[in-house]
Amino acid sequence: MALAPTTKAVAGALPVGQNSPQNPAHGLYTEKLSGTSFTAPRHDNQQSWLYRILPAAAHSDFEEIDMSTSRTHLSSEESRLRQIPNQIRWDPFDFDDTVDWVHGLNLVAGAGDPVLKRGLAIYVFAAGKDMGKEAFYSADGDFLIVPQHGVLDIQTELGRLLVRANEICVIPRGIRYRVMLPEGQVRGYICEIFQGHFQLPELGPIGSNGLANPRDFQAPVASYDRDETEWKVIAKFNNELFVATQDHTPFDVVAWHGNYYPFKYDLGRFNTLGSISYDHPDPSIFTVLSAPSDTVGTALADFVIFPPRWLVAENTFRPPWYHRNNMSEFMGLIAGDYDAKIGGGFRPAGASLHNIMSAHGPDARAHEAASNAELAPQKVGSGSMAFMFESYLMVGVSKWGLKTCQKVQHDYNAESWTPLRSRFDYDGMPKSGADGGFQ
Ligand SMILES: O=C(O)Cc1cc(O)ccc1O
Ligand SMILES: [Fe+2]
Repeated sequence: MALAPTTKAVAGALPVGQNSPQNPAHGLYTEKLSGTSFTAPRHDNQQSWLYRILPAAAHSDFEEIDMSTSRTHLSSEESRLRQIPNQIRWDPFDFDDTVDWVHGLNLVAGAGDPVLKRGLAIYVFAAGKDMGKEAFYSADGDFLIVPQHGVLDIQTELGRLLVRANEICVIPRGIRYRVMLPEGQVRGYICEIFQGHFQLPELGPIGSNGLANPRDFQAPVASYDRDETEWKVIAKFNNELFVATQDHTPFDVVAWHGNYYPFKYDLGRFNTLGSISYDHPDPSIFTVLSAPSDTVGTALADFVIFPPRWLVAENTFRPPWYHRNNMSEFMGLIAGDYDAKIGGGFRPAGASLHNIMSAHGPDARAHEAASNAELAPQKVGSGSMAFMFESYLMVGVSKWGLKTCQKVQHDYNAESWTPLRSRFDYDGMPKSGADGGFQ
């Protein structure tokens, strides 16, 4: 995000005209949090300056948490990835009231390696317990969190964010936070990127406004606690979990400024654009945030939404076309229906994966309906919100995602596309034919 907030919970806590005075006001410590290399180009450079009661370094050594007893399927056998070309769809994932945020992360798909800062991971989360006196951070990447159900009260080092279904938030690499569940059980999806950061897509000929507008992103304001009791810090470090203790709260930042911070966005604020003449446009016009790869115009991860919208295109098959994509497409549904799938199998809290070059498109029923629809202006998706994590990487599916979760629909293709019948009008045509143009 381009914004660079300045925020202080106490007057005078932010130094004026410099970042690191010899003795910061009120006896605070100065700490710099870098989101990019020191030498990243100016327009990419992300960092924040924190003024806190004690530096983040003041903790015991980290000890590895034994993952075999953990339900966090990150690096266990459950997280082994398999790349397969089948179209995959999942029934709604279960709630789990027995775990907190950290233990409710289930790796479902991914590619790459946090060690090399390459790739991404897709999780579904389900939790029903508040985190205790502990803060979690991922050294592996940035979390884009998409709640499908419930309310996340997220206390971060830089302040609090209340995030509900139909809102999203991004917690960048390294930022420590704790998730409380004021309304009980929560469920949703996460895309973690091991390289770079999410940013707003370029608007090109769209002009200076549209899609997600910068003013609608919200950053936390500084807030600190006074607490000198024992706290834990849990680190996700190369997909293993480590824990350290400290004798004071990690939430002690009294003031901060910079452009590296967690933020939230209400998907209802999205300014959805579309065709007002003919044909179905590429879904890139629905991109909320994009994490670039090293190739210009090619995303490590695009976060794309399908909000309620008007379809008015004339003489057009209005749902998505049948297609095979150079990119992989992981989709989820926050609420309602998705217009390309009316067979009933794509349900809120479920998911689908159409990997690189895996053919997909409207199911047979959606094709039938759209081919015969009267093309009056039509509002689709009222009360609904589907989304897609689209990546240039071939994502693998974890063992948990393929087997253990027991949500894979084994009849997905059989219900969606194999029922399609040939509609080719053979009558009066030769049995086979070729364009004779080049003979
Ligand atoms: O496959 C999908 O349902 C996602 C999608 C939607 C769309 O409008 C165009 C292309 C696309 O991949
Ligand atoms: Fe697609």
